[in-house]
Amino acid sequence: MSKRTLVRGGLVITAADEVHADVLTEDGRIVALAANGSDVAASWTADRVIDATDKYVIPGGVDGHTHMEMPFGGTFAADTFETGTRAAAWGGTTTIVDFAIQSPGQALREGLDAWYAKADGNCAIDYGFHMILADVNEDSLKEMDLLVQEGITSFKLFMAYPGVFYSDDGKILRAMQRASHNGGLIMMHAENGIAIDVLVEQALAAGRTDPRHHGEVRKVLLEAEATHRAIQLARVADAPLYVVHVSAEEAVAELAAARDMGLPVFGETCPQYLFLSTDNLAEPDFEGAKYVCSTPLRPREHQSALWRGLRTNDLQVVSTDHCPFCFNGQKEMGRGDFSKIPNGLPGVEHRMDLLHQAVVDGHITRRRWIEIACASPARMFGLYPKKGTIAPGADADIVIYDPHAEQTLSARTHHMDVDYSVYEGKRITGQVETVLSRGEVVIDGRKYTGRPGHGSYTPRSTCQYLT
Ligand SMILES: NC(=O)NCCC(=O)O
Ligand SMILES: [Zn+2]
Ligand SMILES: [Zn+2]
Repeated sequence: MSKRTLVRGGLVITAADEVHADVLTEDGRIVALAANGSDVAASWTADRVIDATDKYVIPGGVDGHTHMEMPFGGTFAADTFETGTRAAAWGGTTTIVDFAIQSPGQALREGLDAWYAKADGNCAIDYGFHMILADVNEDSLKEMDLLVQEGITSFKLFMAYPGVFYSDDGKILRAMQRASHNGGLIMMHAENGIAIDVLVEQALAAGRTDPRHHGEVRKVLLEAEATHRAIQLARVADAPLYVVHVSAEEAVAELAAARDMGLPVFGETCPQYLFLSTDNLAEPDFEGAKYVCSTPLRPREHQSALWRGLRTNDLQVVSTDHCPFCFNGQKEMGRGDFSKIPNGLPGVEHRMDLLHQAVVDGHITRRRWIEIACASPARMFGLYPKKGTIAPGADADIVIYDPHAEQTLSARTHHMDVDYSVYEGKRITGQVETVLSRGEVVIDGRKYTGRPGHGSYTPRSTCQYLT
């Protein structure tokens, strides 16, 4: 028996359009749109009609950068695939692309299979994987080709974290050369980790151990330098490049210069760089540890360059880099030594709301909101138009969003499995009301109705900005 749901009376917003339309879904797909009040729309029948009058009807969010259960700094990111994808659904995100990890000495296959097993049967929403390359060698280079064919079409490399995930320039060049042949997209953590480690050592030796020093040693110049170097290596390899978690004005300038030359270079930023700053890292009594992530939070002056980059399309995507560690027991590991604070912030639940607040504040338009949070990540990671839009044939991943609701973000009310919020007390205009994931209602008028295992693994095609 086929199951039809009708979303009636809302303003449908995609990256391309805003139209007052009714949306008909059947068996998990969108089958038709018709003008609200038209004879066609009036003739539709459905098992369930959702009234979206005075609401926005938007595509489910696509978060292209999460780390559920990630092992890092001697501990694990606090959200499992179960808790993290449920929190994502609460916040109107219906697809995540998480990072499977190759440990040094391990085959890519081994790492990837471990991540398939972690996620399988546990996710509330759909998911895909990027692969972290921590050991570039002849075998792992060959394996990249197989992974691209399997739907793992993007590979993260690190210029940071020596001894953990770090690759030197030769390894990076080899991986880029391989990607230029197999169609993969290299995602780069662009910070000069070798220089940063010298500054970490010097800071600790001088007794500068507080969380704020994490931001001070991870210098803007070392993000900009690494971004520049990554771009030059990608040019030499004739490969596309996607720079993750861009935080500094000078790094945006490197991306903009490359794009002005017509190079296939892309950039992502995250809400924490748009809304938080080094003021948070400097909070007293070790509270600053809550804001330790890499790249680090920057002085507030960098934010206008990030917003500008998002408007001018020098930055294409906003992802969360969701990588939560509890304050108690996890962030606390770095009391007396900031370098031992596990790096990462919680955020998967709040991206759509924070970017709607950016619409309210006049930083971006409504369509750009949907572009940077839904359509553009779907295109970047080979999921479009199945994900990221509202159109016949697309998955029925739909959010009914109330643009007038008022909410206050807090650890007391969020659904991420972490004991603090980096946005504690922040007021937001707008709230997710109802969420459909492939036609299933997973949030129903602010009640969770989803289940672990509804979410499916979603193989991806190659980056659609290159074809
Ligand atoms: N970003 C961060 O601080 N933690 C997660 C790992 C990474 O993305 O580098
Ligand atoms: Zn990173
Ligand atoms: Zn990350």
